[in-house]
Amino acid sequence: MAVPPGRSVVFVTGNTKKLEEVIQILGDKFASKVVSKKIDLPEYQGEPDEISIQKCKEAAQQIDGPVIVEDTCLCFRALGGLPGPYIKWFLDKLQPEGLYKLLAGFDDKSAWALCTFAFCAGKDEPVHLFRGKTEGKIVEPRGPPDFGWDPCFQPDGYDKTYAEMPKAMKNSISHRYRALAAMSEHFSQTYNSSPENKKKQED
Ligand SMILES: O=P(O)(O)OP(=O)(O)OP(=O)(O)OC[C@H]1O[C@@H](n2cnc3c(O)ncnc32)[C@H](O)[C@@H]1O
Ligand SMILES: [Mg+2]
Repeated sequence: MAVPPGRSVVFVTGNTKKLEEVIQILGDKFASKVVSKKIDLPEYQGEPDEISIQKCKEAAQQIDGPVIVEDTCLCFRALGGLPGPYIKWFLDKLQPEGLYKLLAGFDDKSAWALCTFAFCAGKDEPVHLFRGKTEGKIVEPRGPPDFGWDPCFQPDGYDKTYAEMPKAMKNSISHRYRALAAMSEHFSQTYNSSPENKKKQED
């Protein structure tokens, strides 16, 4: 991933599994450009974009430098997009089995996973958002309960839940993969097209 030159960027998350996936998806590019810091940021309320902006600003305050944060929503169409950003608490109390049962009274089991990465260059700088979405449906849990709601989310076009898939398969279609692709694309365009970098590439 091409990231801003200068100070290394700090990826702030309290979630080890998220961090593992980001490293798997970005590989060496991550290790060389980004460091991570385990801080439990507040769980803000509101629309996903607004939550990511607030989360990123708080992280930039705490780190006092360039930061990346990520927020993940799981949205049930029959419930108007809820639990959405509140999925963490629903998952905590209900487990994947209870999430599945939430939709018992609805024919529409469709859902989407939304991942938003937010980047901010410093505490008084604007926040940039990069989103990735994967459509699927909520099913009776299948597969190892290693990461969050993975056992009850089956992406469209697959007969396996995220939990049943090999990691490499999840990481090639996931909400997180798509958001990271959008962020990498932005940074490579912004920083690789500067006259200084163009010159470097030509040399
Ligand atoms: O510190 P942060 O980065 O906020 O980490 P978090 O665990 O609080 O994460 P979120 O606020 O984004 O809440 C998302 C919830 O969804 C879970 N989750 C996130 N990504 C997931 C994925 O790809 N598969 C399954 N569960 C996931 C995660 O464990 C949380 O319970
Ligand atoms: Mg959180």
